Amino acid sequence: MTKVSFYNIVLVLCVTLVIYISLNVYFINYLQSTTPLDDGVISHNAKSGSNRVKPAKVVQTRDAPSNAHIVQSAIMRTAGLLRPAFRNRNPKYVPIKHELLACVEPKPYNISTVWKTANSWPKANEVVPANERMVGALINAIATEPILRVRSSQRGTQLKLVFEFAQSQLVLFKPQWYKREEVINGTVYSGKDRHNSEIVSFHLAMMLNLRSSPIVAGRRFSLREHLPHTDEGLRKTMPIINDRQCVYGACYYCNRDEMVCDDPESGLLEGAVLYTIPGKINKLRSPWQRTYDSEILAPWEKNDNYCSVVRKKVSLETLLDLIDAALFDFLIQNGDRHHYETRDGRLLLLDNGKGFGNPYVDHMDILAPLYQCCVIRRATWDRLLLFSGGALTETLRAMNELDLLKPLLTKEHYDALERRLLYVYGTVELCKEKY
Ligand SMILES: Nc1ncnc2c1ncn2[C@@H]1O[C@H](COP(=O)(O)OP(=O)(O)OP(=O)(O)O)[C@@H](O)[C@H]1O
Ligand SMILES: [Mn+2]
Repeated sequence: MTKVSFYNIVLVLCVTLVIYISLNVYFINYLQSTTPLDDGVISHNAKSGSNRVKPAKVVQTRDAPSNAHIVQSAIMRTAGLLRPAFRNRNPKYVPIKHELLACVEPKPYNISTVWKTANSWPKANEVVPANERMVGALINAIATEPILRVRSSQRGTQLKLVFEFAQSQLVLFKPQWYKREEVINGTVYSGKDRHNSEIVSFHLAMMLNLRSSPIVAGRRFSLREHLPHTDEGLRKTMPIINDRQCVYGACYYCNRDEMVCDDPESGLLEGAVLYTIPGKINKLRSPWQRTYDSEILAPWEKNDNYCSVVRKKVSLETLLDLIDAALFDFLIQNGDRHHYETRDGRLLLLDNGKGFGNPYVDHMDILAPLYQCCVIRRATWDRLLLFSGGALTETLRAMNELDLLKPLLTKEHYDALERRLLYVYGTVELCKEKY
């Protein structure tokens, strides 16, 4: 090699390095130029009215030895400045909406085949095949089929009942604890399961083509009438209080001071019926698990490069599954996915009861897997883009209206979903800028 060409190569390398460093400095400055207002309550002053993300209380990461709060502010700022493509309706959602409605619309079923058919659907983590119209038949079956036996579930920590239907089919029943308009304050994981969250989550997951949530339908049933079919263990936990039949069940958190009771007018107890996903399910600790202690930070809250730690431990497929789950959890605001469960190595969206607790708050750190890793499945991203500009609310509401327990959500929760969708768009746009 001649001396001249050697110096040329060194020169090119130096120039590349200087450009690389400048871009990084620019990006860090850009992130730091976004500042939260009023104690973490962010209002977005975008240029035009239609470009505004309606203010909500935003809970940002606690003071931590990481840049999380800076990144979260940048996400909110980007969400306030998104291009019209993210704010207008994409007409392509219309046929998808019609197909989804055709799938979940309750339909007649044949009791001698309905469970067998549904149990043949799951493939890895896909509980339902795409465009499977018979889902509506299964929904109708779990919402109306006579309940032959009732007992308390030993699984998980909260009160759940197990119903047995004809042909020995078992399903889980998560009872109603809260009224639709009740707002849960406190930490991101506060409160008990919301039965409506389980139903809405199933619909939302179907919309995002994440067909890995159990099939869920709303139902009301009479505790009193089913007493003769209730097992002894459960019956011991069923006092009558002020003429109402109540139940507190037998589980880790079950106790006499916290029970659900039938409605004094109808005499019925409301809840969500979850169809049992057949096959072996594995439970694993989530890499983004919280410490459930305000004094102690989890590893992911301390390290901006946490994704590289996770990347060494899980496959890319699992990481992408976890990111799908994170943006799904962010939309519903479930901050309690302490474990993730898999079927044939792929993630299931099980336990979605901690969503829709507070429509006025957005816990930004639920998005940590997305903004720390800056990767997302193409299919998920395309699907999210389909539901821009209010199509998410329109489609989800239409699906929710097909459920027996309609309305499932207040308007405030739909508004919150739209706002959070913009934050998800904002995160991905920011990632695109970054890389
Ligand atoms: N539809 C379903 N099909 C199959 N298994 C299920 C289904 N729903 C729940 N399970 C199993 O039961 C367990 C408990 O359910 P779930 O997590 O909803 O209860 P939980 O009381 O909220 O538990 P935790 O307190 O651990 O969060 C789950 O971990 C899962 O293994
Ligand atoms: Mn739970």
